Amino acid sequence: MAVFQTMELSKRFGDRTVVDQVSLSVQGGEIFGFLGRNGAGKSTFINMLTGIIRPTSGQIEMFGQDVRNEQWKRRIGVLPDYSTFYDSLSAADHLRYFARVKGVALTNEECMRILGAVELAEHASRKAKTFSFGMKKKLGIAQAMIGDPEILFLDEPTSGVDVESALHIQELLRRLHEKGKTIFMTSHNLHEVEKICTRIAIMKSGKIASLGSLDELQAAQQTWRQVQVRHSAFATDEHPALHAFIASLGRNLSWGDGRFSLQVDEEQKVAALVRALVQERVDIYGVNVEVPSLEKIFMQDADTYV
Ligand SMILES: Nc1ncnc2c1ncn2[C@@H]1O[C@H](COP(=O)(O)OP(=O)(O)OP(=O)(O)O)[C@@H](O)[C@H]1O
Repeated sequence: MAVFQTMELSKRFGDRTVVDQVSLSVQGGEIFGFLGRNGAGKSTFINMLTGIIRPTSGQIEMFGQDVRNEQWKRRIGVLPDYSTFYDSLSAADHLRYFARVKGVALTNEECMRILGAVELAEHASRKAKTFSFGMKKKLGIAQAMIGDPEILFLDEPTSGVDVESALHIQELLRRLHEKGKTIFMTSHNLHEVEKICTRIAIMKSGKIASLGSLDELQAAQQTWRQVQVRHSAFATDEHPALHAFIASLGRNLSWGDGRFSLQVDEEQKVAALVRALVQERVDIYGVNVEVPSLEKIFMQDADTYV
């Protein structure tokens, strides 16, 4: 079931269209990675979904209902692109305060459990003014978890935190996902998105340039991929047609001892290559296909709409 759905959602600031007729549906249980260069419109899109700003046009359905019915607000948790904390309140005070604003009960036990999940339990009584940037980020994630929401909207949950903390946050997101939570997050860390996200959208100039699982995005790429095959020995002169066929599939073919490599421009050619070898009774010991990384896809798709 779709947790939320947008239909031709747009936002204009003055005469500038920042989100341009985006239709997107996110299903329960996804960790959805929302990517794009600075200024692509990611935060604006999240801010419309979470009710921080109003769309210029289009529709949003949250949990199958039009967003004008505000019941859904307690069912979501939000880490906005910037969080404001009060210098004189402690971490635990902040969670109690945010729980009151959200209108949900928060026991001391639950408060400490949430702070523990973001590694802030031992700093529960410390005032926010003494917190580092990374600690404030974790406090922001903690406040998003108040009320055990079904979906978390996290705008750059790991930006500005050290490597160890980022890994811890990724682990936390994985655990929340395992418990059935849906996560919609933006990130500039493509390696992180590659590791944890089940589906990815790449936004460019207010539109979605690519959408799919990492496998789907990789399969859709027209870039060359490197194929290496290890095989049993076969004499070139006995299999001239096979040699010619392999050469016709791609470029930069090179033969080694019991192996060859070449570059092909689509996955189907790898399948054709393997089929041809099997038909000629050549044993295959290994096939390695280097698919394009998310970074490569991002660099290509981020240029799709200029
Ligand atoms: N309140 C506003 N008024 C005018 N322009 C705005 C406003 N909010 C955002 N913008 C502009 O809209 C564009 C998209 O901004 P947005 O913050 O959505 O991008 P983003 O993809 O989240 O970027 P980043 O990765 O840098 O966070 C930017 O050019 C930004 O300056």
